Amino acid sequence: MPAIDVAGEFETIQRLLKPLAHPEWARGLADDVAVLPSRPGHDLILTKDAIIEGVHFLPDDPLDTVAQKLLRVNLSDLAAKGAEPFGYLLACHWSERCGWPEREAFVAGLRRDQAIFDIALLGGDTVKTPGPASFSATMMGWAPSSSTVSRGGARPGDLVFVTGTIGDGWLGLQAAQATLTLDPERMDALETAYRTPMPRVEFATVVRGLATASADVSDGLLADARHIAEASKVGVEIDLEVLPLSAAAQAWLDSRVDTQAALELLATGGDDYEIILTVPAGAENVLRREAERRHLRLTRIGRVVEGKGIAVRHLGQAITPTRIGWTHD
Ligand SMILES: Nc1ncnc2c1ncn2[C@@H]1O[C@H](COP(=O)(O)OP(=O)(O)O)[C@@H](O)[C@H]1O
Ligand SMILES: Cc1ncc(C[n+]2csc(CCOP(=O)(O)OP(=O)(O)O)c2C)c(N)n1
Ligand SMILES: [Mg+2]
Ligand SMILES: [Mg+2]
Ligand SMILES: [Mg+2]
Repeated sequence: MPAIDVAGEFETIQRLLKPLAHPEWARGLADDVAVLPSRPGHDLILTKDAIIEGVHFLPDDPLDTVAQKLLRVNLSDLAAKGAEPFGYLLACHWSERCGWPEREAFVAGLRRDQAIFDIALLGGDTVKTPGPASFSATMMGWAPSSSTVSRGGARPGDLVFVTGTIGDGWLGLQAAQATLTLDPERMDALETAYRTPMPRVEFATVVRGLATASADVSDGLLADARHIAEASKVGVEIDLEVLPLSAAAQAWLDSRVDTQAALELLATGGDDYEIILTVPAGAENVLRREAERRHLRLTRIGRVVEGKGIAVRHLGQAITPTRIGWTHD
């Protein structure tokens, strides 16, 4: 086949995207819809997140990792609800900079993550925009009927846990912008966390079996903890000194004079794509065992109490953070 450099709508769909499509349900990306058979005994779980150049990724980020980040932020929402992903709808709003090679790179990123997470493309939309590039995905998954955890089930006495580490995405943005300097290995680790966060897909079944409430951490640990507190009509206490940090984040923290202020920044920076969950105190041991089996770090960061909103502490002292996370104004 001759090389092609026309970055048109139909060339993009038929030459680049069609090879990624689900073999039956996507109808070859040549029909008006995708058609999915229902799955008896399961609920269909859907989520949608968009990512925008200049807001969620940097204008010079490679498009393969932009595609991966798009899928991963969506996979993260499904994982936090205990659902197992199978496919997605994709909207591409290409900017002027998205020529054929850039589109090929984007599709290479999609292909990579489709293989890692065992998902397929089901359909979508392809348009050109005079503005910054943006993309969105509607991610779909299955969960056994009526098993899906909400933000609203936390009860006083429950314990609060978080997977993985917190603050790497926020530090990684600064590493990518060169407004932060650490040794090269740490800079790399942080930039990777920013560009290709790892959604905790393998933890979905654990969340489903044990969590009373859960959410993924996108806006900031404190902001997402508050979402759980509000939905559950309880108070959530968080201890900043136990915040789980990567080696790179710990190195950054060690370089700061004001530890408390630095921990606040890490707990409110967002872009973590970890899972915050609450479980009854009696389930702690089982939860820890399940995390260990998956080689997944899991940290107890607080507890659920009677009351309202979040209470943040550092070394036992109550503190009032100036902000709790990211919002789109
Ligand atoms: N434009 C919209 N139309 C319908 N529902 C929306 C819209 N924007 C957000 N939502 C819903 O609001 C809730 C919170 O959204 P969001 O904060 O983006 O969640 P998350 O952090 O899980 O991605 C979700 O149920 C989401 O589906
Ligand atoms: C260039 C750039 N600036 C800032 C950020 C930080 N940031 C942007 S949006 C956001 C919150 C998460 O995105 P959102 O659209 O709120 O996702 P959702 O909560 O819906 O999953 C964060 C931490 C970033 N990722 N990239
Ligand atoms: Mg969202
Ligand atoms: Mg989200
Ligand atoms: Mg948000």
